[in-house]
Amino acid sequence: MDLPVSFADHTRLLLGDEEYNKLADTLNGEQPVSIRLNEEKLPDSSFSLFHTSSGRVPWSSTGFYLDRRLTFTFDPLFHAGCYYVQEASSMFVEQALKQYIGETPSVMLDLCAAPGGKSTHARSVLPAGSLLVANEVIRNRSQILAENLTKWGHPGVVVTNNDPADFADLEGFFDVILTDVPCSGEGMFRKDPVAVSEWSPENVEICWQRQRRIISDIWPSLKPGGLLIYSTCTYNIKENERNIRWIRDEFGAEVLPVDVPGFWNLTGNLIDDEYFPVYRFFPHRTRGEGFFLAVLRKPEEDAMQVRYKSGTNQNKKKAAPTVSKEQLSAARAWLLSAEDYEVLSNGLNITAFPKEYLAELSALQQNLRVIQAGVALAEVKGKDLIPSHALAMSTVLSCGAFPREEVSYEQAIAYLRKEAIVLPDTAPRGYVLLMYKNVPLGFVKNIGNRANNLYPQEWRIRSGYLPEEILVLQHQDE
Ligand SMILES: C[S@@+](CC[C@H](N)C(=O)[O-])C[C@H]1O[C@@H](n2cnc3c(N)ncnc32)[C@H](O)[C@@H]1O
Repeated sequence: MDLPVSFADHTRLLLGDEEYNKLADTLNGEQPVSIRLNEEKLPDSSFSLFHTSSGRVPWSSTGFYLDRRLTFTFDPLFHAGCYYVQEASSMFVEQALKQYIGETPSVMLDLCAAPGGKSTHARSVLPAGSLLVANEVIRNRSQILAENLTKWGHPGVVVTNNDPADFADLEGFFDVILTDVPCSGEGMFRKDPVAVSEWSPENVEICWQRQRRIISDIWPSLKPGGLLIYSTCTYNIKENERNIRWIRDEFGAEVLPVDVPGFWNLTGNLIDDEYFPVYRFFPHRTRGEGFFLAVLRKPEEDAMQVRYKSGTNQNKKKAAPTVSKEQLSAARAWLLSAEDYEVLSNGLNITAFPKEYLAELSALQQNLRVIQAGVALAEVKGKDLIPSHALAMSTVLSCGAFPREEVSYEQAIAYLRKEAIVLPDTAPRGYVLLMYKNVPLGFVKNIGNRANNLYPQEWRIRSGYLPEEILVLQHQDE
């Protein structure tokens, strides 16, 4: 790999000759492939370690290395949100969350969240009763973020599309903020050749300054005593240690240690004049790409009243006249633990949102561009309630709500391509939930001679070909 000369020079200075040469050699090698399982949909025990003789990602309870890249696009379980393809080093966020949040329900913001690797991960790690706000400033990327979180299926999620400065009025709102900031991407050189071609010393300058602006903009939204998790996928100290030192000095934050066993082979602080705990992943020392993470705590002293716990939804929408009470309660009946959710209508759409966070939802709606919140349950068409795809993906869909039909691999791929499906004569008429390997794939409306496909048009597999060799995640009994 041809590394930019100026990158090579300053990284050699940072690491010393021996370490730098090892790093440069490793960048010419194979890139490890890793996934994170969605245990709510596919428990660890039900999935074979066939692909994963190379083992678990040590810092994530649900992360696995794969021997080979699967044909993800052609794996129905991937589209059903059973796993997320994620670079291993970045799964380290789990340690920061587990060690500092533990079992305390929290309101968390993932500020730079698309495509959703860390949001889906954080949602799995956050304790029950937490709320995750996943934000992405670039509009089309926020749609991909919403898609990935919908497939992940957790009801306690709000997706927003805002600039960090738009959060200004949400003072002290979040217990935890993750800023996985846009960076110069030095740690992605092996994975993404574009990162090499786009790298320049000028871009490093632009990046560290933008990162400080992002932190300054979002800092007021962090609760006193709250946690900031700062991460990048780059090596230089300007975007890493120096920014952490700046946050500490500018805002009086405390830089916190994370317990890390020595055999993980992480690297610590690389500035020599001062020590504070930070965590670095280098590809020649751990199986993964380059990654940097630090955890900071906002001081308690500027304690203020938190304003959003009123428990009422000031923005509560009245049901539109087109959605009847009966339709709302029919949609509610599809939910597990329905008493925990407020069923809301917006025009002809019905959604469910965790009751305990209605006040927060209202504040978010008043200040931000909310793309989606909670679980979309149905769209009303005349007297009909059309169940939404998000409901099929959701972990709160009640088992008995719809009849289910198991489909073959070929039928599953046809369904994901949004082709018409024919179900056996024994299948009931009306809305049917298609299952693949016992996991919900999506709804069809069975009219007998064919079943109308309700898979979202914009998410369909566009490729008409099937690769010769298809490698998908296997269940244990296969
Ligand atoms: C490193 S990526 C995030 C990856 C994501 N956290 C994940 O794990 O899947 C950084 C994100 O920041 C967004 N971004 C770019 N400029 C930004 C800005 N000025 N403020 C906030 N976010 C920005 C990018 O669009 C990108 O989605």
